[in-house]
Amino acid sequence: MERMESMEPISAYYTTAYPEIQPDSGCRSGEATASQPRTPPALTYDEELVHKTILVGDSGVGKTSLLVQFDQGKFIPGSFSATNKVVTVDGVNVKLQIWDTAGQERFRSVTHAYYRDAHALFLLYDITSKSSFDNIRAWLTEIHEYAQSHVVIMLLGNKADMSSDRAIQRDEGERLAREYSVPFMETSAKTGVNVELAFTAVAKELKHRVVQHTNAPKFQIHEYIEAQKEKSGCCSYF
Ligand SMILES: Nc1nc2c(ncn2[C@@H]2O[C@H](COP(=O)(O)OP(=O)(O)OP(=O)(O)O)[C@@H](O)[C@H]2O)c(=O)[nH]1
Repeated sequence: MERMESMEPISAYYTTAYPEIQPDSGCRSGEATASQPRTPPALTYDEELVHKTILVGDSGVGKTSLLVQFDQGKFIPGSFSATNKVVTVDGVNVKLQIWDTAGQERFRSVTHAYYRDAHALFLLYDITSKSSFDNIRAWLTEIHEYAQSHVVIMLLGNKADMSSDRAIQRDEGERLAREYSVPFMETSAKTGVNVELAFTAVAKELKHRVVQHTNAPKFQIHEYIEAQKEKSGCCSYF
């Protein structure tokens, strides 16, 4: 398969009806606008929904490797493109259509076109590369300009296995994430640490935005991530 720079628009690949996700609701496209009352959240989750999910970040931060690790459970240096994955959360199947993007500047304008339809974005930097971390603000500015305002964003500090070459401390990543109110974790596409957790947490958030039972407490992605990290003892790897 080819990378996103030469792919057809996402809509050409998927015919499944897909809601435009509104914060805290399960509105379908066209059901609610600023001037119309918002449709109440659905009570059951429609497993046919496909959530467009995109990996972005500077060239070389490990986007392709992360996707391969999640898709195949392996670290395979090389090229990849897009994949469909089903993540089971709370007993329901959440379908993710995950797109890799090219980090090089020359493909940036193509990436912009894909932001608009995205329901979730993984924004990666490389913990051994200060420039990739410094560029996160520029990526976030771009995301806010081109993506839907309610897109789910997760910040990932990748290559966490390379602690001896670390240029960015974990608390710097945490601070930046707090500043932008986005969830954060460090991952390793090489060892697989936190890769599945990152995708599961986003799948859970997407599902909860579609289905919200009136009296149920709102899903807190930050709390979920912290609880799972503790359970897995993830951070001792770093
Ligand atoms: N040690 C280590 N190396 C990694 C990790 N993730 C990626 N790499 C290596 O980093 C290099 C770049 O990885 P890619 O997955 O191609 O990065 P990318 O973000 O897709 O790069 P572009 O396609 O240029 O946008 C490769 O040599 C990978 O093997 C990781 O978690 N740990």
